Parts: sequence; structure tokens; C-alpha cells
Amino acid sequence: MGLVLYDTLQRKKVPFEPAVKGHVGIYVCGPTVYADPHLGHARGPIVYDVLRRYFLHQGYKVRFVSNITDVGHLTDDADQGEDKIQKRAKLEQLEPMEVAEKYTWSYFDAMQALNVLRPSIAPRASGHIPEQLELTQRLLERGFAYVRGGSVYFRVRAFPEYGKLSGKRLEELRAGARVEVREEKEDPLDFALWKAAEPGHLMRWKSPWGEGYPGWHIECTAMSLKYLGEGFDLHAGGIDLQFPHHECEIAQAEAAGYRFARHWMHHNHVLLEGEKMAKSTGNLVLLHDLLKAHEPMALRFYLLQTHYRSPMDFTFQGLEAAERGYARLLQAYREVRARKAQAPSGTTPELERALDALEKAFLEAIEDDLSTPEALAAFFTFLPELNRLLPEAGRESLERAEGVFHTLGEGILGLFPERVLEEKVSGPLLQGLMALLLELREEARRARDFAKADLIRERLKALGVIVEDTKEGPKWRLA
Ligand SMILES: Nc1ncnc2c1ncn2[C@@H]1O[C@H](COP(=O)(O)OP(=O)(O)OP(=O)(O)O)[C@@H](O)[C@H]1O
Ligand SMILES: [Zn+2]
Repeated sequence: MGLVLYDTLQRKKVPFEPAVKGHVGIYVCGPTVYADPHLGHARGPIVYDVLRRYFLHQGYKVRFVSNITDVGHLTDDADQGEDKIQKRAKLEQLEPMEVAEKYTWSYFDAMQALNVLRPSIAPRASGHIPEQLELTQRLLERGFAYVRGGSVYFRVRAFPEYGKLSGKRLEELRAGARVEVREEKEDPLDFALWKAAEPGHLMRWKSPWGEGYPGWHIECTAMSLKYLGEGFDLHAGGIDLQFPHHECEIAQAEAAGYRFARHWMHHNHVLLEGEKMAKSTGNLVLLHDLLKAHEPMALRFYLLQTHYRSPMDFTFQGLEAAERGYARLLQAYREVRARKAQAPSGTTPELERALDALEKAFLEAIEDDLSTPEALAAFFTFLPELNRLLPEAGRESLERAEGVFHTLGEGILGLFPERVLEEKVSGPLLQGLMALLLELREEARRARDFAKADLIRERLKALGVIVEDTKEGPKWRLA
């Protein structure tokens, strides 16, 4: 069938064909790094990670670019307010770049725990000032921008297609626009490409118009075009970015004469008590807190249970239910691996048919606009069949089942990294089991059942555990 995705720009599901055969270029707007990530920040990366893994599974070469915004994102998301990172730097008494570094790693660490593949490139906005200046210059030359008091603004009225992504009409936007007190703009809808730095503004660079810093929107246009080239395949981010951020990105790129992203994808929000989880409002659950108390893969499973275009209300009950669901899947996978070794050679036709059905339903779900809930449902339809057939199944069929868990469950959904497959015997459990065995052996000795006592010692020795009888009683150590 092939992949079909809902394209926000076309407002419908469309077949996805990459521009260059065998290659896919994806750009995902990354976080503004001024605070620890919350659960909402994990949703996009996990959704687009599944997409990326699907392309890899289909044999594509994928270049996955996801930026780090470390400058230019102002507290009101538009052209006013303080730089979010600089504001935090003052609060924590750090250099702005220290703040950015600290929270970039906090974000990367959380993504790693969630088994999200690292971006091929994670460009920092502050490392791409020359590219942003060049694009701004180009927009000036082409009449799409103007300079006012050391700042450069994009002239929205010169780009009639402004609004095409979000479906907003210019007249309505204009009617609703705030007119600022010290208005430099020709039109309240115009947005900053470059802002003159006020005295005391810490993050500043030289430009043809004086010292300043870039606008948030120009960063992503410059970095996506640099690393993915004109007409790249897919641009993605949260629905809050559709307007104005992505609308402005399109205007900048196309007014500069470049073909921009061919497809647009937007994921819906994680909510907490009905409101968007957000750093700026403090309505959030921190990822690091969740990751400490819960299996990261259960969290990933939880997020994948809702389709990416639907809002998702976070609750602890929901997470606990997901933990149980995930544990059932993992247990089945582990059992397949364990049984495989002892199973008699041969295939089991019923299991083969169940696997065919699973593979088919799974891929159809993913290819239908990345329906991860249905892909998971395919696994849960398969589980009772598997459990029923497991005791009798032939080795070749079990090997195939293991392969399916591996390629679909881990390869595409990213739910079973090697770590979760290892059987873990924790220290306290091992100590408890050994104490129990030695106690039983002592009991046998007291009952003068030396044959049993020796048998326990010999069997332990075969497992690499040495038992020594000392004055203080029996002791054990690993051989
Ligand atoms: N609650 C959420 N659910 C899903 N995605 C989110 C959520 N909050 C932010 N994102 C996404 O995370 C990425 C980084 O966003 P950003 O750093 O601006 O986070 P934020 O928490 O919304 O910050 P702020 O509250 O300061 O605007 C964006 O793609 C954004 O759409
Ligand atoms: Zn962006």
C-alpha cells in the first residue's frame, strides 16, 4: 500500500513519496532549552522517531534534523518580551550558554532513556547566525523585508500566501493583532527576522544593521534549508507551532525564492487537566520525575497508545494501565525467547498464520497516517493466540515470532531495547534465594540427610557458586 500521511498544508491524507528515491529528509522543531523537559516534549520526538524507524525498516536512508533553540525565542512567542534563555540565566546566575548547555543535555538524556534515536544533526541556532544573516539579507534585497531601528522585519503584505498553512486570513489576523506602544513595524502582522539588541542584552552578534540577535522563525528556515536542501520531504512539530512559527518559516523560505518543505506534520498536545502542558505556565509533569519512577518504555508505550493528531490527557491511572499493558507484551516477548531454546524443530502453521496477520495489520496501521494505537492493538490481538500456542510451538515459528517482536516492536515502535530483554536478578533477590538454599541444606544436615546436603552443594557448584562450611556456618561465593 505505501505510507499515507495527513499533510497539514493540504489538509488531507496524501501518499508520501520522497523527493529523492531511497532518501528521506525530515526536520523537526526542537525545544527551547531553558528548563527541564516535561512529558509534552517527549510526544513529538517519539512520534517522529517511529516514523523515522518505519522509513529505516523500509530501507530508506534518513537524514533526521532536529534543532536546539538556544537564542531568539522571546517570552511572548512573538517579537516582544525577554529572551527565554537570558531570563533563566539571570535567575540561575549563569551565562546564557550555560543555561542552554545544561538543558540541552537534560533533554538529550531524557530522549536517550526513551529510546529515541539521536538526530542525524541537532543544529544549535546560535551556531548558524551567518546563515540566518544571509537569508535576512536576501529577503531585504528581494523587497520582502525592511530595516527599522537596527531590526529587520518581514513584510507580510508582500507575501500574499501568508496564512496558507494555518488557514488564517490576513484581514482577520490584522483585526485581532495587538498594536504595540512603540511600534516600528509597517504592519502589526510583520515579524522580526533580526532584532536590535537593547543595552544589557547578553546574546548579541554583529550584523550589517548593528548588534542584535535573530528572530526565532528565521533559525529553523535557515537550518532546515542548509542541512536538507530545497524541497525537502517533511517538516514537523507541535500544533502550537503551526501558527505563527511554521507559517513564518514558509513565508521566509518562499519569499527568498526557495522551495520549502513538501509535507507538513503536526502532533497534538499532551494535556494536564485539560490544559496544554507547558514550561511557561508551569502546568507540567517533568520527564525526569516520571523516568525515575516508571519504566521508560512503559511511558513510551503510553504515549503511542493515542494517535498523534489527537490530544492526550495525562493521568497517573492511564500511565499505570499502560505499564500493565506493556508488561504483558514484554513478558510474551521474553517467553518466546526463552522457549525457543528448548522447542523441538519445526513450524507451527497456526502460529505462522497469526504472525502473518500481525505483520499485515501492523504495517497497515503504521502506513495509515502512523496509527500507533492500531499497531499496538495488532499485537494485543496476537497475544492470546501466541500464549495458547506457545507450549507446543516449533522452534522455527518461535524464531520468526522473536524476529517480529524485534523488527516491529523494537525496530519500528522502539519499545524493546536490549536492556529490557535481559532477565534481571537483583542483588536482594539473589541474596534471599541463596540464604534459602543454605537454610534447606542445613536442615538436611541436621536430619543427617547428607546425600541431599551434598547434592545441593554439587548443584550450586555446577552453577558456579561455591559453598564453604565455616565455624560461623555455611558461606557462599561465586567461583
Ligand atoms: N504539551 C505538549 N504536548 C506536545 N508537544 C509539546 C507540548 N509542549 C511543547 N511541545 C512541543 O515541544 C517542542 C518544543 O517546544 P517549546 O520548547 O516551545 O516548549 P513549551 O513547553 O511549549 O514552552 P513554552 O511553554 O515556554 O512555550 C515543540 O515542537 C512544541 O510543539
Ligand atoms: Zn522551528
